[in-house]
Amino acid sequence: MVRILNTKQIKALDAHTIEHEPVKSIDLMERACRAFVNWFVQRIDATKKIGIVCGTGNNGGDGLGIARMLHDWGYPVKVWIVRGLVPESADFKTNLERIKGEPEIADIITESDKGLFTDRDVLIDAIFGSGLSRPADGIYAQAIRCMNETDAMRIAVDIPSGLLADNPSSGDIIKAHYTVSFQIPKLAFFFPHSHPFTGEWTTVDIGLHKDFIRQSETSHFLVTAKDITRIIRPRKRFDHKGTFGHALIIAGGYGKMGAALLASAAALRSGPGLLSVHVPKSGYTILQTALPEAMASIDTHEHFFTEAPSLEKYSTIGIGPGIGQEPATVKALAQVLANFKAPLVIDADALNILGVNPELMKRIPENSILTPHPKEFERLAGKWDNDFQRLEKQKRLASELKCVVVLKGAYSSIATPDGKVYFNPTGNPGMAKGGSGDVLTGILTGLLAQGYSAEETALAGVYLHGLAGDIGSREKGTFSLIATDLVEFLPQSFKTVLNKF
Ligand SMILES: NC(=O)C1=CN([C@@H]2O[C@H](COP(=O)(O)OP(=O)(O)OC[C@H]3O[C@@H](n4cnc5c(N)ncnc54)[C@H](O)[C@@H]3O)[C@@H](O)[C@H]2O)[C@@H](O)CC1
Ligand SMILES: Nc1ncnc2c1ncn2[C@@H]1O[C@H](COP(=O)(O)OP(=O)(O)O)[C@@H](O)[C@H]1O
Ligand SMILES: [K+]
Repeated sequence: MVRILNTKQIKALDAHTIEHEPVKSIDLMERACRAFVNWFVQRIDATKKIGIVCGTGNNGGDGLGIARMLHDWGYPVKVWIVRGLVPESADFKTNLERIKGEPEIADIITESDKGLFTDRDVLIDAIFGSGLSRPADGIYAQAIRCMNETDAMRIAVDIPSGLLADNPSSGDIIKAHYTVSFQIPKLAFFFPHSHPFTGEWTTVDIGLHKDFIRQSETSHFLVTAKDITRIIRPRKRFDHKGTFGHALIIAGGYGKMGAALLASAAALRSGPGLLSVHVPKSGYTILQTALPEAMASIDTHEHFFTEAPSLEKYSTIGIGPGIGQEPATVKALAQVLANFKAPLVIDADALNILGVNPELMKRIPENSILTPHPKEFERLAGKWDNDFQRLEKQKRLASELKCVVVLKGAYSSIATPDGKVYFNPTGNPGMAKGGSGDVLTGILTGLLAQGYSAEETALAGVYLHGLAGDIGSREKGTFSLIATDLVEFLPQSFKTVLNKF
């Protein structure tokens, strides 16, 4: 689990490392510069003309150190220093002295200094780092705009200048193609509206104290492969189908029987002992033909879900994909929520029904998993002004319902009833297609049936689903990947995670 710390904590972490390693502040900066340069030289050809735009705080100090190192590597480097009101930090001064005439340095001192960087192939942004406390304005905003106007590849040091790590941002912000961040990912990196500024981001290790990181209080985490390997239990010699639970999927409707098939196929590939699928009458032949391993439970209605079967024998239920929102379906969902006391997985139309029938929300069993995409989430929780507010709403919903709320998208976030949020790293835009969510519902239902907790199920299920998408898109490409492929690559996804140790 990677702990996502706020800027105050990162500052304290820097200070702790300086005091207890001990290491001089300037030497820690040198380490940060070296880590950046190490990333850089592996990707950028030494013939490219590099421009480094520095502020006068420590982020600018990094920029100067990076300039010296890239010059030593043989890159043609030019440095600009944005001279606004920020006082020169001690380490900035030291790194300025260390440059000794080469590479060439120019000061940007007035807002009329425009069109400065046009001959550069690559621009490194070291104006502001995690010290930014308000929107960039004046000469800083001007320098940011100037950088954004060029055709150069832009690479941000630690965080794009102008982007706040822990709060919504406004004003001019560097539009980086890449962000190389020091050790700790910033919360803003996980949000859709930050992406045009961070571009592709990565973290580089600069040896900040691991114990201090471990002890820092946070409710935000980034999931790693190791976490999932720890969750998934290998099956034992004498295990039998009774060990792994009986899952029920309630899904599908006339014209949307595919949703039931996708969810059910994914559930079957996720390991429950038994799977039953409740579909309208018109789905009977389709289901029995497509998925011989699944048992059919048939609704009395030809075309949609109107009546839950007897539920006692099921360990869990996954409900929602393709069920529609007919009044009889609303009643049938209410009946399921009234009669089933164990955690279930609620998705798609079941969420939409809850959105317009909020009184049903109170009936959701504790530790259930809700899997809205942003539109479904808006129907449940209302509109938001920015991504940070959306996250707060997600946390609140999880805590009020005492459920796990999975908000789907890039870096799907998983909010738990006790206030934690896990961001998932797997998945790709190839999965932005109808049916991908149905597959996730199936995986989660299959895992929950086997006795994994709601939190374990959500962490593992979301990770494995995204990983299946990543493995699948390597073979099929992001344009051609379809939801069926996610099911096809699910076995490889499980195998990858199980073979980690
Ligand atoms: N020992 C350390 O603290 C390390 C720091 N490092 C670098 O230091 C950066 C943080 O440096 P600083 O704390 O000096 O801060 P920055 O260099 O990000 O910003 C400089 C100063 O600008 C001022 N400021 C904030 N917002 C402003 C605005 N909108 N307009 C004008 N001025 C504004 C603040 O007083 C801030 O301290 C990190 O992002 C990282 O790049 C790295 O060298 C690693 C080690
Ligand atoms: N750009 C992306 N990066 C990572 N995962 C994505 C991306 N786009 C979509 N996904 C994943 O694909 C799934 C889409 O689900 P959903 O929107 O419910 O689709 P549907 O309802 O059509 O099945 C989610 O799990 C989501 O996280
Ligand atoms: K920066």
